[in-house]
Amino acid sequence: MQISVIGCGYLGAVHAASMAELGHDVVGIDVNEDKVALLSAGKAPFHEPGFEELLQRGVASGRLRFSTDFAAVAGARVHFIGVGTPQQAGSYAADMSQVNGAVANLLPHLAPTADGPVLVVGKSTVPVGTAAGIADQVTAAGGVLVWNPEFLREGFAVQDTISPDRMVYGLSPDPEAARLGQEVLDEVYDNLITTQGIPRLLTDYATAELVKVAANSFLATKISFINAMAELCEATGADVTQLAAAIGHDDRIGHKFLRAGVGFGGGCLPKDIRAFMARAEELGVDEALGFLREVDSINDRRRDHVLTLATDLLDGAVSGKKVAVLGASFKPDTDDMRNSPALDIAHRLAGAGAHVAVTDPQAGPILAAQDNHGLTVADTAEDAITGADVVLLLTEWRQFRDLDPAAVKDLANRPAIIDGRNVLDPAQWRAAGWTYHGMGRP
Ligand SMILES: NC(=O)c1ccc[n+]([C@@H]2O[C@H](COP(=O)([O-])OP(=O)(O)OC[C@H]3O[C@@H](n4cnc5c(N)ncnc54)[C@H](O)[C@@H]3O)[C@@H](O)[C@H]2O)c1
Ligand SMILES: O=c1ccn([C@@H]2O[C@H](COP(=O)(O)OP(=O)(O)O[C@H]3O[C@H](CO)[C@@H](O)[C@H](O)[C@H]3O)[C@@H](O)[C@H]2O)c(=O)[nH]1
Repeated sequence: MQISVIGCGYLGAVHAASMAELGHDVVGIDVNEDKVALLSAGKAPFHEPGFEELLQRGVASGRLRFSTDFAAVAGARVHFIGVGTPQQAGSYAADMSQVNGAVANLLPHLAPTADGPVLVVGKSTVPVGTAAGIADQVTAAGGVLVWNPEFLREGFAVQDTISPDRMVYGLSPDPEAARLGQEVLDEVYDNLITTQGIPRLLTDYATAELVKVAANSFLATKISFINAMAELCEATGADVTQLAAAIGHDDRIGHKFLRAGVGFGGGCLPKDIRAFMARAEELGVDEALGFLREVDSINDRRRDHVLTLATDLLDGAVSGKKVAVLGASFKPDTDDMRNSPALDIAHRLAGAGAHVAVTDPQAGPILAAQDNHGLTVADTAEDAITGADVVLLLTEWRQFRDLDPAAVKDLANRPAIIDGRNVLDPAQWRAAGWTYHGMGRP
């Protein structure tokens, strides 16, 4: 099937390459010329395991191409919308300008084809109520809208796109449009449905939009819950890693997403819970999401906590001290630094006058090439640690987890480490002569 994907960022580029892998004929559209040039040359514009191979296979097969020219979408039976919905400056609400722009550009291409109507499929994360508004425009232009939220995780984006846990189809209130929408999208995802048997849930637009933000709110809540427990552990000398392991044995709670640390970041959880709160306020039901304000505050406090710990380890004065920050991306296996706790903490320490050396295997070179607000970017953890008065491990890359405490001890000016992700063995680091501080651990 001929498919277009509008927006070739972390979601859209992976979606486009995955659709080509499934045998479709795909064009990816983006307004960013550099990104389109890289993608067209089979080069991934961001680090995502397995993506570049998939991209190259697609481009080589002739089934995957990219363009900045919207005219290239002509002839496609299905148009996926995967543009960004970042937090608005100065507000919690989502900035919908990319989505509105993409829809406006698609409208001239929605006249029915000989095979039937053209589908617009929304994948971006949007405030509840958005799809209904877009559906009016799409229907007037002769097309059919389905809202099909995306649940991929960065670092696992390829696997999550080709083999998701579930698919959600938010369908039109018009039964015929709903039938056609489902039929055509089933054809696109035939491999996932027929071969893999992935559950597909049929629902209305509002429920589909809410499923996405509800899922991210639940995940954010789990993380802030365990981080709140870390605060209690810090006040009592208890160990949050043991607490998480013990409560996780209850199947109703589970072990996943209970890793206490410096909290959640990235281009999704932080802005999605905020946009959800902003939307609830517009709907007059802000009290229902009052708990998300707390989830957000607990998350912010984790970053403050690390700054306090670091300041204490530096005898109360940060200015002029050397700090090594291990990690700049918001989590390992990605170069994405959007709302990264590691980068935020690094910037705040530099702002307080510390000499901060940051290192990150994938985000490091990107950071070095941009205005990094006074941070030094080191090539390796060893380089960053050299001469440091305190070391902060803030993104749990394998390279940092595997550091040998004995081998790096003499590089530091003072052997003190804050393990912001609880991934090091405290006994091993202390035995090697380090002062070790975990998150919510004695
Ligand atoms: N990144 C993820 O892991 C993930 C997972 C699930 C859902 N989402 C959601 O998917 C959406 C996209 O997220 P992302 O992380 O890929 O964002 P992104 O910023 O990486 O990508 C958005 C892309 O859209 C392009 N763009 C902007 N306006 C355009 C237009 N009018 N026409 C064509 N292209 C345009 C931008 O240049 C950019 O390349 C967001 O709503 C996000 O919440 C993201
Ligand atoms: O126990 C945990 C788990 C995660 N994190 C942090 O939480 C953030 C988000 O992690 P993760 O959810 O793995 O990353 P994303 O790639 O942002 O994926 C989330 O956001 C996407 C965009 O909406 C959704 O599609 C995914 O399902 C959802 O997991 C990161 O900073 C992690 O370090 C913790 O602190 N503790």
